[in-house]
Amino acid sequence: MSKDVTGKGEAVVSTVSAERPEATAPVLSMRGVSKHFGAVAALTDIDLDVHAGEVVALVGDNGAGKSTLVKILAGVHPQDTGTVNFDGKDVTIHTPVDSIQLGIATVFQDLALCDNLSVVDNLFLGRELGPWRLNEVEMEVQSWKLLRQLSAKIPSVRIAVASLSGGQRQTVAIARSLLGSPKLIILDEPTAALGVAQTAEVLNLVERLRENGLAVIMISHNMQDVKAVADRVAVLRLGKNNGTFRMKEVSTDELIAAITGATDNVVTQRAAQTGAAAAANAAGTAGTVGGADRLDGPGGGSLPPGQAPGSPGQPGSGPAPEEGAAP
Ligand SMILES: Nc1ncnc2c1ncn2[C@@H]1O[C@H](COP(=O)(O)OP(=O)(O)OP(=O)(O)O)[C@@H](O)[C@H]1O
Repeated sequence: MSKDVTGKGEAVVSTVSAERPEATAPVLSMRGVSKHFGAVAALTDIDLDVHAGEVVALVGDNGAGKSTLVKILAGVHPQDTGTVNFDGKDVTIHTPVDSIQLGIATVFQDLALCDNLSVVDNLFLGRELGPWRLNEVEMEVQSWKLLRQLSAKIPSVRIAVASLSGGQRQTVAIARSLLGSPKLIILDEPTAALGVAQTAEVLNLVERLRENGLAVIMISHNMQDVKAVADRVAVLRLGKNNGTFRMKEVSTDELIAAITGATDNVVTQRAAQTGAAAAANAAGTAGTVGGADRLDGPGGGSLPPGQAPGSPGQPGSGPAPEEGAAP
């Protein structure tokens, strides 16, 4: 059993199975979706399912097609071919308004907040309450209700958004999108450029969205964040599906291999170098390699912790583990 956030900031009981959301019909089901920009095939034949009460991480190298996929769902770009089924119906999303009316909320990286306005003004911007004049009291009450449901740590709903931390700003943007009572929320790199504590705050918030019975798509380049909150991870590579994995059943190395398209990639190469250096140290000789870069290994390295390589995949020998896909 789980709660649902309504447009009025109220909690209602829903019947989503938190243990196994995949047992229910997907909220979103994309089949064979393709998109070209001139000669560039941004997406080719993409399938994606997302269920209520499930967090699906969408990962892939730069240019893999993640933003294009999200923009199709957000009504920014029309797909060329393929079908989108939402909440049991085949739908065509022509515009951002179509997307919002269907129940899809997208929080883009820029957050689209007005820095000079207060939290409550940002939350209700464009949908202010009160038929004749603003019902400030009711808007404030509903803002607190909503933020409390998300366990958000916002000091006051009357302070300007400019004075909030990055994590708090992300929280306000997500809370605002919930006022439309969406069924699916898409978060575009919600932890990018956040510090450790703020990242933890936002990841807690993502878990709260899942508890509230929402379907969540989270784009991320950070494997630690993905491992921390995702139930499944869908990998895109060069605009194509390159595996869907249950988080519990996939290692970071397998994910990196699916993202880069090679088991012999820059991450594994550095891990091997680090191992050689450690062995040399153990043998009493001075190693020349500075630190470990294994994403799931000990020590630090030149990549930020848990960060997937942002560069295009290395040419490699092994096949991507598409067969291991477990939708
Ligand atoms: N409006 C556009 N016009 C032309 N080409 C585009 C457009 N948008 C995206 N592309 C191309 O489509 C491909 C997929 O881009 P997309 O931005 O979806 O990738 P991404 O996975 O989101 O990358 P990143 O992680 O860098 O944001 C790229 O080759 C990109 O250059």
